[in-house]
Amino acid sequence: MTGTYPHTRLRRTRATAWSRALHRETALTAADLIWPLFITEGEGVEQPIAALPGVSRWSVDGIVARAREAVELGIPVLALFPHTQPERRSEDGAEALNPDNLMCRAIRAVREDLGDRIGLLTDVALDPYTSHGQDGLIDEAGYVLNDETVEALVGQALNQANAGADIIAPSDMMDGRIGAIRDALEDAGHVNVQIMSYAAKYASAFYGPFRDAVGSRGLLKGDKKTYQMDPANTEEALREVEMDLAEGADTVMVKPGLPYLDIIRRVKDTFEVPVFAYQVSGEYAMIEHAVTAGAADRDAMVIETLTAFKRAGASGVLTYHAAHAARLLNHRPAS
Ligand SMILES: NCC(=O)CCC(=O)O
Ligand SMILES: [Mg+2]
Repeated sequence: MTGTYPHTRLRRTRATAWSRALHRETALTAADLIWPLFITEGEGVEQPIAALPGVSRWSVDGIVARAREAVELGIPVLALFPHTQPERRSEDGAEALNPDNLMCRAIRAVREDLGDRIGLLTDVALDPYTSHGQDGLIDEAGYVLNDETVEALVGQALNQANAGADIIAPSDMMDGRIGAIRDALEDAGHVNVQIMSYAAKYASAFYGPFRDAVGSRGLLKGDKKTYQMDPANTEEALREVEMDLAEGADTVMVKPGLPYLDIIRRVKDTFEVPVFAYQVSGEYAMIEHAVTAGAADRDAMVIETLTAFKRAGASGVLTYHAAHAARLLNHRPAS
């Protein structure tokens, strides 16, 4: 026992805003946030995404405008996801390797405008490019082939790095892809291009709105359980992280976010490396729908959930609320 009542009253330090500020263990700032953006074709285009109220797809010029906004807000990194036109999707997702695909054009445009004032994290997985919506190449039975997919992912990662990506973020969950991508980046001279591995990505029911955002919901048959992890597992998450670190991942991600805070904490305590959380589309949608229903206060929920990730050990959070949260954090009164 460190104290007994009444000499010790834990409410003493909670009595005023200044005292709560002084004793707060966890800090959340705009620099902890990664802002995901969806790219679409055209010029001057903003397409609201019905499944993600408040989130839009932007044409490349709009992505550049959002990037400027991020710099002003103090958000250090954007995560880019393309909405590939249906006619550019194929069985093998070859558009992922096209040096003029949406992703590469957006990277080059932001880089040209802002230089290295903002980081660009790019998703590596084939699902925005395949006609079947799976993250990899499939056989006749629809099984996602591991080694063949890794080869394609290496090409995709190099394509993004050549366009100017700063952080390659493989979200596909194939075995061995981190080592293969790291080797290829080294060989190509991209020695300072980082890898943030989606090391522990669960086969989750919380990804639905994202699939609408990138246009793969109607295409995907079946599920992703042969490569993404079983939500019941935690030991396996540690093995996934351990292997990716051994293969050269600079940082790791746990995904989804809030239902997996225990995994973030275990990974952080076990490996003592930077761990990032992905507050996914279904989590964002739950907050927004609760607000619309009058059941919750958006600002309070956003700050509380993001703070919880930091408390659990995350170095930062990828969240669709990034810009809103940054605005709140930059103008926050004491509480
Ligand atoms: N690679 C990104 C996803 O798989 C889904 C993210 C989300 O649901 O927000
Ligand atoms: Mg793995």
